[in-house]
Amino acid sequence: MDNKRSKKTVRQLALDILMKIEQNQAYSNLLINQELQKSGLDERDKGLLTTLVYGTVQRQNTLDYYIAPFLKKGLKKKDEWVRVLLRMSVFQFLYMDRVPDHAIINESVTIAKTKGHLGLGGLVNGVLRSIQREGVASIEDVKDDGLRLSLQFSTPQWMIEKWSSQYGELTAARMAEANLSPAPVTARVNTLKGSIEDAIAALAAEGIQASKGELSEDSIVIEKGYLPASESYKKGWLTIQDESSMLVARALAPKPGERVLDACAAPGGKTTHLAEQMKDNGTIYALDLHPHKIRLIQEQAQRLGLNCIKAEALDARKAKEKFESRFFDRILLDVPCSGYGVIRKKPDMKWTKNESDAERLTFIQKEIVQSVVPLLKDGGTLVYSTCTIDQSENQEMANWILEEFAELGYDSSFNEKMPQSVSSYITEGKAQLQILPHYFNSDGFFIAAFKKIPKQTAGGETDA
Ligand SMILES: C[S@@+](CC[C@H](N)C(=O)[O-])C[C@H]1O[C@@H](n2cnc3c(N)ncnc32)[C@H](O)[C@@H]1O
Repeated sequence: MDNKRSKKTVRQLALDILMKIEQNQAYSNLLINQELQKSGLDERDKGLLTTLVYGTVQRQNTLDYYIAPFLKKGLKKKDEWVRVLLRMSVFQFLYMDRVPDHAIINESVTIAKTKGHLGLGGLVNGVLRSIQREGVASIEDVKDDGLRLSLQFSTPQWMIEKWSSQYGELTAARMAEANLSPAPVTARVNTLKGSIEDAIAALAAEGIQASKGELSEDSIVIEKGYLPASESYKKGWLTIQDESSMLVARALAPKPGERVLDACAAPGGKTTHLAEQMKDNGTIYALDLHPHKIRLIQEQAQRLGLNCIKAEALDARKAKEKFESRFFDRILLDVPCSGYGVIRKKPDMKWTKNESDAERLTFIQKEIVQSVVPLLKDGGTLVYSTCTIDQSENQEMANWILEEFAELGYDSSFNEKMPQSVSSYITEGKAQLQILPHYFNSDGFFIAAFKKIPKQTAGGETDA
């Protein structure tokens, strides 16, 4: 462990990360992963750091509601970190049974004195001791239904009201509740290197416990151990990916030798899955708007030993200027979206997203679809997917695609390609699947699959 770093306690480290998240410097999941990798902390402290950061961000509005009555005087801008420290302390009081209150108070006061001054130490001490003595306000007494649900499930009021209007209040509450539980770590086995059983055995030899996933046929669930540091991971046996996200490549079902477009590809989770399905035989054109993200796709391909991927920085809305019409056998549109299906892994999104995001994104999504549909061969498959649960970006978009393009119909083989366990979530008569976060303890995901209908020739025959 490096000396400078070893001087910081887990709670000081957690506060530093929380401040960076607060200042919008990075996503919580990326920051924690970076910090865990270089921290030199043991397994127990890594777990504590993760719980402190995720928990405090997850419950932000609820914690602020509890703290507000005790923090009557506002804080100076430069002392905003005190609010974050108080949030983290109250989170431990209320949601972490095993930490004694006096230990929480002592360490928080020490941090306040060291980072600030004696006066701030006194303020933190006063607030925490008052909360300890008097308890926090009851949420059940909040009259407004939206506000009460928002505080109960630590989700912005506009978000829970939007979900309630789309799915009903009960489902909205269940989704918000699911977002508060820790996400399992799941990974996809690179079946070009070996079987699921081989991968589980190789991980076991490294002290990592894993079992077969339930939703996707090539997935495993990590039960104990840190996968990214393992040899099995470095050697390209595995890719960290959510189980519901693995269903996307399955819906597209590319075959060896085909030409595939992955129009919004970075960081390459699905591109590499497609390549594995194609047995690394054929060509996948992997585009992304952002040049710096192309490297991420290439790194993953290299780690996994895949050579059939051509990654290139290009705005998918300009794809039709680059490729001839009917060039591709299959097209994947894993479009930029509001991401409400992955809140559990990126809880800071709850406090940075706003109501107009989804609407703004549907314009881009439509432009991307319009640009690539002409590039699909007759008889070819197009899959549209998002990691959101917002209906305007999902079902409404899929319906719009069908109305806008007479040459597209729903892929009638979609149900067969999906695992039996999701069949009740596929919309009847439509190749549309919406997975909500509480169904399978996975990310929320939407997948819709279309087929380009072969053109009729003069004699009534198809010319595909
Ligand atoms: C949902 S993510 C894709 C995730 C990826 N398919 C995977 O599985 O790893 C959407 C991606 O679209 C990219 N993007 C946004 N606008 C784009 C555009 N106009 N053309 C191409 N890519 C775009 C973003 O940079 C982002 O990497």
